[in-house]
Amino acid sequence: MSGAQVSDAEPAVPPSALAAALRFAGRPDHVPARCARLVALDFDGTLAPLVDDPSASTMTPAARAAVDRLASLAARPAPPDGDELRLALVSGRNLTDLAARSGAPAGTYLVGSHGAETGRVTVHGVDAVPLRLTDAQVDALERLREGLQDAVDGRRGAWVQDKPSAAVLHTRLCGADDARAAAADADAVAARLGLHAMHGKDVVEIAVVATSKGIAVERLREELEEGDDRLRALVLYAGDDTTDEAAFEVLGPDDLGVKVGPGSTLATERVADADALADLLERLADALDG
Ligand SMILES: O=P(O)(O)OC[C@H]1O[C@H](O[C@H]2O[C@H](CO)[C@@H](O)[C@H](O)[C@H]2O)[C@H](O)[C@@H](O)[C@@H]1O
Repeated sequence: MSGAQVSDAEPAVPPSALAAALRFAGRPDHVPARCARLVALDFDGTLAPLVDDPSASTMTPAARAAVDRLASLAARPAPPDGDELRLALVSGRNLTDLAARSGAPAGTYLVGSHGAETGRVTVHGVDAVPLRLTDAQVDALERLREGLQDAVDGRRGAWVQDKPSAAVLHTRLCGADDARAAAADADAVAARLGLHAMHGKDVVEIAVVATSKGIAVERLREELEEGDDRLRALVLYAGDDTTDEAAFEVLGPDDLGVKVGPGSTLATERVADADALADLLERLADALDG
């Protein structure tokens, strides 16, 4: 194989995405105050390619290296007048599952269950904010699980994933007709219980806690800016799924949204896959490290 062929196989970062990442690493002229940067990344489909079995998901080696590098930059103490960097993983997975599957380095902020669970990885494990459900939410969760179980009965390949504040219908392994019918039944269960159904890639997720990745990203931004009126937090968010659109929606002109893979999006930039995103994150890390 020739050198040219090897280089053709390397993931390409589109020039506009690279320019946007370098802009994000620099301080905008109209921000005279201190800047902080939050790099918030979705997990499945963004850092870890989609697979049939969610318990087998793993980041690509390039994504793993980029996350570890950003985490080590974030761990460095910011100089008194320098810019802080924070790394977060923002996922639909529940927090424990996200921590285990991602193996996120110490210091990483974790958002699980689309925002219903939060925590931070420490050297001793995950320091999590306890999730507390009301009696009504516990009751709704029970009825939700029963309803989704009925929706998968007799539908080959369909299954239900339980989470602390939600239940998820998975249809990746179903035929098209069964997938459509099970998703319609899941929507009906949500409507009956007065809950919101989120449609992702071969999943319908129904939560008893009202939340979204947009709310989660805004919360992370506020926490970063908290207690310092002169500090502006800029956000880079990358995601692949329809549920990531809620996060892209809360981004402003100085932030950066990166859609991973195909599909319509509010993000201003796009890369092809997890390895192309990793490439972009490495270039961002180079600029922040410079
Ligand atoms: O927000 P994310 O980190 O993207 O998590 C969203 C959902 O991810 C998982 O499902 C997706 O990935 C699975 C493994 O690749 C795949 O089998 C499934 O079809 C995808 O939708 C996870 O199982 C869900 O609970 C998350 O909500």
